[in-house]
Amino acid sequence: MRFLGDARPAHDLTYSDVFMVPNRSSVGSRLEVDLTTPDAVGTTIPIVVANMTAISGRRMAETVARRGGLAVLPQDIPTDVVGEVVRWIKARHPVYDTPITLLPTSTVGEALALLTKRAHGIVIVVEDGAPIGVVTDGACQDVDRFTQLSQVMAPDPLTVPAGTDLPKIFDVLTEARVSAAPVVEGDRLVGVITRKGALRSALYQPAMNARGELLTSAAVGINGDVAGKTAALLEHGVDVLVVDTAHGHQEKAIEALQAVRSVVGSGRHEIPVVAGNVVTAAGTRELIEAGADVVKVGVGPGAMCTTRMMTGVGRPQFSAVEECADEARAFGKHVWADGGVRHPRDIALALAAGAANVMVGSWFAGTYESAGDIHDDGQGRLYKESFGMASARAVKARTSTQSNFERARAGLFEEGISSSRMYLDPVRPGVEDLIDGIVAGVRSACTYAGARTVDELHDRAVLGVQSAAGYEEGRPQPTSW
Ligand SMILES: NC(=O)C1=CN([C@@H]2O[C@H](COP(=O)(O)OP(=O)(O)OC[C@H]3O[C@@H](n4cnc5c(N)ncnc54)[C@H](OP(=O)(O)O)[C@@H]3O)[C@@H](O)[C@H]2O)C=CC1
Ligand SMILES: Nc1nc2c(ncn2[C@@H]2O[C@H](COP(=O)(O)O)[C@@H](O)[C@H]2O)c(=O)[nH]1
Ligand SMILES: [K+]
Repeated sequence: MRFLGDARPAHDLTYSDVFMVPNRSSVGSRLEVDLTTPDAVGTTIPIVVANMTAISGRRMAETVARRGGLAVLPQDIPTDVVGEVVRWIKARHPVYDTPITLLPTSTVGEALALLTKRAHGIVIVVEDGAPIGVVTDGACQDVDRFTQLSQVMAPDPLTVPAGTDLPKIFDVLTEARVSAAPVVEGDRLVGVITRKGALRSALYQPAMNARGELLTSAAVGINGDVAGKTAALLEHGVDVLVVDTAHGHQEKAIEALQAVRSVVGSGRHEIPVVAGNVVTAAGTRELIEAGADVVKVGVGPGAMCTTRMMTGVGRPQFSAVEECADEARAFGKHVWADGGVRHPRDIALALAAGAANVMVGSWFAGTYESAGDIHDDGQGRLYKESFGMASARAVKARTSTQSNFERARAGLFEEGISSSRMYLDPVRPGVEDLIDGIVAGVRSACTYAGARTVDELHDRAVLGVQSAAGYEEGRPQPTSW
């Protein structure tokens, strides 16, 4: 990338400070763009869900991997539970969504509690493994919550045989005027597919490992038995390891990374090791020398993060990514841009700065698939509670084996928000809706830049620096002035 007129500003920049100008382009369609990430972790779109307890769990991981991204399971989840979740994700179908199933004798109350766990909007009523009915939210309104599903289900639902061609599924569902249908092998239920799901599966490639399983990742902290935890995660089949701490450029973090590398194997890069967080070339270099395949960049940009206000430490994210990516690429390695992403443009700009992948946390908190429970704000708006991983709330959970005194003391060093409301967008309530917007934006940015790949976007991008008024001009105007 270069700056317009080669006028590199003297001060550091973040995403809102910069814009990209169009280049002469030979890329005739946004569908010609391949967003497979150059970091070789196996992602086919540049989206990694941040390892945050309120956000990244099994449903998020399954859904995002099916569309080509990756979710990192947080370090606070007990290792045996991570193992169980990883096995569950790997047993998911790479095309069909996991159905919500209940019995004919289950209640409307149970169905309503489960419907918001997933975006596809139906509960499938099963008997002996076969779908015998479908229940929607509409069918559950104005009936007693104890009503049995056999009373409200639409019986003998339209089913789709597994393996049916995706455009055919789209047409069949459209003609039947249903948005989702059970997928069957013989009469056995194997999944659920929506019209949008059929479209998406034709557009996205799932992120998978060499065994054809959906890709998984888990974080390791820098305290405790790092080598033992790493060995256990590998045993459980985790595909990508993330060494996670606030200050990655500290000796303890480097030692932890070395321990992880020695367990994984010095020449073994098919299990990528990601480590962070840093914001300087020196930090990037030391983590690469200690065994990182990918360095995670970002101190303080996160939406739940109070580090910059507490300490004055951090660095505007665009410049941090640019400097660290330059350094990593000099070693044939890559960086992930971590935190502060609020619009598709931020992801396009992170890639232009040289990131191979972009981590998203809080933006995905307000979706059906995030790990938190859903709440109604009393005015009909749905939200989820999110919190930072260095908040007193997260620290309390992470230190549960320590004494009350130690836990209380650790809580005094919080650098994150313990409670925030992340509203679901009624028009885009599922994480796949957000991914659609991101991928559309980034593919389009590539065609403006004349790039067919993520690396070409970085090579060809020409950036300028804008005023706050320049940024404001770019925002849409939903009502009149
Ligand atoms: N990207 C970012 O800007 C940030 C991200 N986070 C996220 O929060 C989670 C918790 O991270 P973390 O706080 O590292 O917790 P951890 O408890 O996992 O580990 C931090 C270790 O490093 C030591 N340490 C030394 N200096 C610092 C420092 N300035 N900040 C934090 N720890 C320090 C701590 O010791 P002691 O406690 O005795 O000082 C502790 O042993 C992670 O998921 C991390 O990614 C947290 C802050 C910033
Ligand atoms: N300083 C803190 N940083 C945090 C905390 N929890 C998470 N994080 C970082 O934010 C990103 C995600 O950023 P977002 O803007 O997409 O939400 C995450 O990967 C961490 O690096 C925290 O409590 N304090
Ligand atoms: K922040």
